[in-house]
Amino acid sequence: MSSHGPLEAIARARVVPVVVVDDAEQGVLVATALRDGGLPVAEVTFRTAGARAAIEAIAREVPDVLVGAGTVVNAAQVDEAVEAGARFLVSPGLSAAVVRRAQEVGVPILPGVATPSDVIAALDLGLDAVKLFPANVVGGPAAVKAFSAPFPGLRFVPTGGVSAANLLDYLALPSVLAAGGSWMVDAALVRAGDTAEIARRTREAVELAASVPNPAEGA
Ligand SMILES: O=C(O)C(=O)C[C@H](O)[C@H](O)COP(=O)(O)O
Repeated sequence: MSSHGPLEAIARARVVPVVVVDDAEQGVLVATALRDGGLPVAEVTFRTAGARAAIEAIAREVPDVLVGAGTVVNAAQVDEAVEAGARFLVSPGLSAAVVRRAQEVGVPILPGVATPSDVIAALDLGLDAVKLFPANVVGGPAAVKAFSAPFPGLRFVPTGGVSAANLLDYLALPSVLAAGGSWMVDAALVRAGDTAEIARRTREAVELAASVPNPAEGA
């Protein structure tokens, strides 16, 4: 059960900031701003050469932030991310090899689904939560509703095109565990080191999320 801890923390947080950073220093800066904004979660995407170092640095220097790895697309990256200290994994798509490796090492994974067939494959792998990606392209909140009908009990983390403007449309849906996105950690803000604006957008997201009931908090 302990491997489910991170997903429960994500369910409580309701928002998964998708972070693209070039190095450890940027990672620590962003993770600190997210925490200061009230959202102690960071999905660091494995898209940059510095991602691994950033995850290591966040795990070491900002330990109250739940750090995970995003854009994990092969089994070797599962190992690399977990060795670096990632406590959850996210992928844009569904690879059985990636999911199985994550299950072997006992770290929760949110693979991306975009079709009902992907969902069936995810259920076959024993998953009860998936990322819906790219959420805005596959139909937005209406797609989450449509996907939920044949798959009751499955929880979704819609990601792709989520922003402060549509966050609540997703979070209001009972099957939505959390929503993911990069809007509060926009690349230009990261490059500029604008931690005040990152924290401001983070607080705004946290306040929005708090305005709708959270199924993870019961009642
Ligand atoms: O590759 C992955 O594993 C990803 O996580 C993709 C990201 O979730 C999206 O790129 C975030 O989408 P935006 O919030 O629209 O920027």
